[in-house]
Amino acid sequence: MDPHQLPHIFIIAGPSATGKSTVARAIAESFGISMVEGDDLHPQENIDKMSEGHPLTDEDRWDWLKAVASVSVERASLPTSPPSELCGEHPGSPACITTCSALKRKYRNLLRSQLPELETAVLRFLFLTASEEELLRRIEERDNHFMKKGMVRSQIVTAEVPNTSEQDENCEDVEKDCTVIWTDNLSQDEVVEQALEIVKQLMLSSTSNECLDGEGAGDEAFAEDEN
Ligand SMILES: Nc1ncnc2c1ncn2[C@@H]1O[C@H](COP(=O)(O)OP(=O)(O)O)[C@@H](O)[C@H]1O
Ligand SMILES: O=C(O)[C@H](O)[C@@H](O)[C@H](O)[C@H](O)COP(=O)(O)O
Repeated sequence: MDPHQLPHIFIIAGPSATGKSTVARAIAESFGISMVEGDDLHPQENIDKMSEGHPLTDEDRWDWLKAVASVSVERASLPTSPPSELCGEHPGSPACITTCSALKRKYRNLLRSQLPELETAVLRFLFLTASEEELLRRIEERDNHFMKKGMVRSQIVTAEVPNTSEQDENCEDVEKDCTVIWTDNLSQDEVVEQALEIVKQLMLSSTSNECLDGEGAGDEAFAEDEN
């Protein structure tokens, strides 16, 4: 199958308050593609736990990540009509934008491993990050959200910012399907602008899933270390 016709799943990842929902909404609206809000897929126990100021464990996140993957695959398979600026000469390629913190590499590996077959969809991560100070500032300004400022530290400590360095291309930990944006010194609009361009370029240039690394993502590997 022409890779341009494959469903594309873009996961907007990163710690709480880095701007995932803001960016995802803007991309979904601009390009007319579906959005999956990962927070909506947490079981109530996870929401309660975070609301009470307790970080989630690997175990808490396991089924949630699977749900995020399965809903995203489902949604990205629905026929949509992204505008030609997104598809170039390959109209009809369906896509979805998903927000999901996917803080650790093994969580991203789990998401990669959950695609039914690697040849049937293209998965890319856009990992947003910012300093602890900036996240505290944003969380304090945001109303009506279960994540309070006491959770920022654990989010920062847990986050493994993907290594995307081309110089490290042969290193085991390089995640070639990730792009990282440090958002500290960028306005919301500037981040959205960069994200729109990244998604557009990825849609236009997708060739294969050979960079996807689902290795070590099985239940056993996942369960090995807790936080
Ligand atoms: N680049 C940015 N600069 C300043 N504030 C931002 C930026 N991106 C998002 N925000 C603000 O930070 C808060 C958290 O953004 P949100 O999109 O809810 O983050 P997340 O979905 O990652 O938790 C919101 O109030 C949003 O308006
Ligand atoms: O893995 C986690 O610890 C959680 O997923 C956590 O990251 C949370 O779900 C969101 O990040 C909070 O919601 P916002 O991202 O919307 O702040």
